[in-house]
Amino acid sequence: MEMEAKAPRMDAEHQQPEMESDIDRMAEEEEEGHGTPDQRPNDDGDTNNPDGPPLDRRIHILGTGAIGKLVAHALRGIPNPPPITLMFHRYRLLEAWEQSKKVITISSDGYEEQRSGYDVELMPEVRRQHGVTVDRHEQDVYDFAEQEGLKPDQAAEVLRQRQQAEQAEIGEAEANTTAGPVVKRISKLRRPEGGRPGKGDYAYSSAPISHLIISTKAGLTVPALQAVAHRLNAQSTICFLQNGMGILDAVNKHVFPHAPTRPNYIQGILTHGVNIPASIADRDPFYAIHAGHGTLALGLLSRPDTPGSDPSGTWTPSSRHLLRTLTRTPILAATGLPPPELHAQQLEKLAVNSIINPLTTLLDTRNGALLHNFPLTRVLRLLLAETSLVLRSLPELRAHPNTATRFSAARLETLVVSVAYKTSENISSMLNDVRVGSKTEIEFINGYIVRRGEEVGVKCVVNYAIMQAVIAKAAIAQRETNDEVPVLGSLAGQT
Ligand SMILES: CC(C)(CO)C(=O)C(=O)O
Repeated sequence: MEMEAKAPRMDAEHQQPEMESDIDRMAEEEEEGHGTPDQRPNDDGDTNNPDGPPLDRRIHILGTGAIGKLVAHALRGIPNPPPITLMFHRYRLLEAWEQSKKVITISSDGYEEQRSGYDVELMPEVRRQHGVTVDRHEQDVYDFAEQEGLKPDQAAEVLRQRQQAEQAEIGEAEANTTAGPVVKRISKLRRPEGGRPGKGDYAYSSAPISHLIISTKAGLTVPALQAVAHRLNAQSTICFLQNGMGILDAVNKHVFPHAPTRPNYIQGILTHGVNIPASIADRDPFYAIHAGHGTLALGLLSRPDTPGSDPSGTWTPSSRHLLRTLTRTPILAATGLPPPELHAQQLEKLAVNSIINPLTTLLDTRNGALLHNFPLTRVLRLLLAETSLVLRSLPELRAHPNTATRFSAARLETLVVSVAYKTSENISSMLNDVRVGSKTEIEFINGYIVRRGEEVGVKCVVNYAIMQAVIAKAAIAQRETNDEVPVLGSLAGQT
């Protein structure tokens, strides 16, 4: 498909949407005549930034799986909605969007609702070569090695050192800047000709991102953020909406190692059940079923450069805006929580996911099938005995009142059974990943329990075994998918 070159970002606010819901129209009417869409004041009292430039209201959503679609759809449904940019990681998805009605459809309780008015962007392509991250305009490690007469690993080392020097320069420049401005990464490692224009180039952007919601799979978070890290800074806020734990440690280590220039983080815990039926995904990649209504708990994490501070006292305008916007979205049923309570709830969800996700995956069954099956109850109890011991031994929970009861094996079992019951018709996200040949989040779920167990001296052999079984199952499924030979027409030879 040929696409003509356009402005860097397709701004849906300036397009006539082809299909609008009443609420979209209402919101647009409400917005009329109040400045540019990216800067209009909210109707929640969150007006402009008194000390700095006007507040940027745009929310970028990275990860357009089931959760990303639900959140994008919910945000466009509120009065005076913020401008939303969907960030596609593959050109094929951008192409599909261009050829579609440019709507997200959510089906809930048998009713389908389409919402429009989204802007879209294509994620820059980044490659990892000999441990160095290279974006699409940067010089290839192998080209550089050839040019300099070095071995690829030596060339990678030189490039790594240059990248570190650049990052340090940016860090210093940002530290010397007063609130607001973004120091863009103007890489010295760019190819001299700046790269050839390619398919979908018009949809790339290097504009700063004030608010980012990331809903990719846990294991893809680091590479996804590496691709946009240069557009985020200490005034930006990232909201993480993923299953599993340990993701932020990986992000800090690999993407934002320099604490003072790191963006602000909001952690979300989502209990909504959303899925994309395989039969529809091929036909409409912008469709999802909201199968179970849950809640979204949100908490702003304190910055390590202001240790011990109450994060609510140090909120940046972007954190406040993102939190307020998410909490005025009725469908998401979002509430703000203080960080210690948020952490405890995250651990409870981890315990639930550590049972439902691997067992449904290994048995290839819906969540409800785990109920009323005594042999499975035995497996569940073995797993929870270990998990409960680890959670009750965690140093960060020691000061919590009620840790022993809250994280007892019996209480965790009650939680697992109640979630399996409430989401009995759901296909767990892990089973879905295995079915479509994607990597699972097992290392951030049971793997996190095993790692924390090692820290506190508890050997989690049952969790370890179940994790290995899921990895094996995913590998078998992937091999089967790769071995599939597409057959056109009938086996009798007619096409
Ligand atoms: C709660 C549960 C198990 C619902 O399916 C889930 O979070 C998941 O599938 O990842």
